[in-house]
Amino acid sequence: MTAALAAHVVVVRPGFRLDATLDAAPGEIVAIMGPSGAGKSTLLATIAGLERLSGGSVSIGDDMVASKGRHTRPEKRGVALLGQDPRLFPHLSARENIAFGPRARGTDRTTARADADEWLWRVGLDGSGDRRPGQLSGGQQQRVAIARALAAAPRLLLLDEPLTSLDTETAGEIRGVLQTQLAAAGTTTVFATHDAVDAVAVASRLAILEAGSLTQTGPVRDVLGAPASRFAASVAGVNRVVGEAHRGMWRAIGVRPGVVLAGTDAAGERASAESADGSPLAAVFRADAVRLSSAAESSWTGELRLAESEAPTSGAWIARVERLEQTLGGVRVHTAEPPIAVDLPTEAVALLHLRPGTPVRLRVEAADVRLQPM
Ligand SMILES: Nc1ncnc2c1ncn2[C@@H]1O[C@H](COP(=O)(O)OP(=O)(O)OP(=O)(O)O)[C@@H](O)[C@H]1O
Repeated sequence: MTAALAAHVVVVRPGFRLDATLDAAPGEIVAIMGPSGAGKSTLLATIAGLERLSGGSVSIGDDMVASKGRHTRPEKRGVALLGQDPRLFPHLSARENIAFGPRARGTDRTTARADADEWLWRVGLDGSGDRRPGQLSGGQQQRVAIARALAAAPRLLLLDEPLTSLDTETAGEIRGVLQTQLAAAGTTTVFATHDAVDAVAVASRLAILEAGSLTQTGPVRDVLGAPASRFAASVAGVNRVVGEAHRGMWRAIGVRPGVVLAGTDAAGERASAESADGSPLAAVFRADAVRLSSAAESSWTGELRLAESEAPTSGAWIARVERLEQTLGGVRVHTAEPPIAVDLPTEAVALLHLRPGTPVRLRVEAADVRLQPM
């Protein structure tokens, strides 16, 4: 079967190079995640035809739409691109906006309008068909934009973080609409998102884009279950610390005097079983598996070290809080050297008086650590 999308996108700009190969089977939903500036928008805009390739090629279905010397105009590609901005036609009603694509393809006016009303119902805007974009809220406009994109029955739908400019509650509601409609429509979709929930809920594959290159691609569960980079680990809500195995003991690399995990316990056995001495191994553990407690200011020596009272196999160390970040369930506490994220309830953060600079004692049980060959 011909892939719905087969792209090798090379875009070169001063100080930035995107070189990514991406494909999608018919009806497949592929999520793309990456840090800010990684090139997600550039990748989607180039597939859509809004940016020109520096190299590579883009095929949509059986049509080569971009390659060296060839550039099919965006409106001729059968692609819909939906970004943060709904970009509705301001002079047309919601119904006319949705009916525009089908009308342009020759659907008769009555059918296109009836279908548009059906779409308005599907996205939760039943009865708002006569309103113009200026009479709708930002979230309602984005619902219309989703309906317009899907009603046009594109060969390929590109979503470029369509929920990021909305407040959390509205984004949550529209995420539900988008998930339901994407699942029902069966449209081949590439979905750039900052939220792993989108990938888990709708995508079959997840591609991680970092600094212009795809660093990991695979089934969503595989990527989140065995993240190959620190960014992928942060998306999965886990810590990933690079280290080495020595006689069944794992040690973080580049951190003095060293975070040591595991002795003769489960993780240690896995370390020695999975790799020879000296092989690099990443220790992966969930942010909510790390225990955090107070450490006296005097225990801070200026370099990360094992807590004095701990045996060197205990997986406990002293660190300093770097920053605090609010999450849906509480607070994520970030420490440095090695960068570790710890998820805590908000009240625990208040009780422990945590703030940037506070020394803390961290501990992770070997049983909560998975050692991944690198
Ligand atoms: N029109 C442009 N001209 C020149 N450079 C650009 C342009 N748009 C983006 N860039 C640069 O290209 C790189 C990739 O940007 P891009 O917007 O594709 O990243 P992104 O992954 O979508 O980021 P974000 O998540 O912040 O939207 C960045 O270094 C950015 O500064």
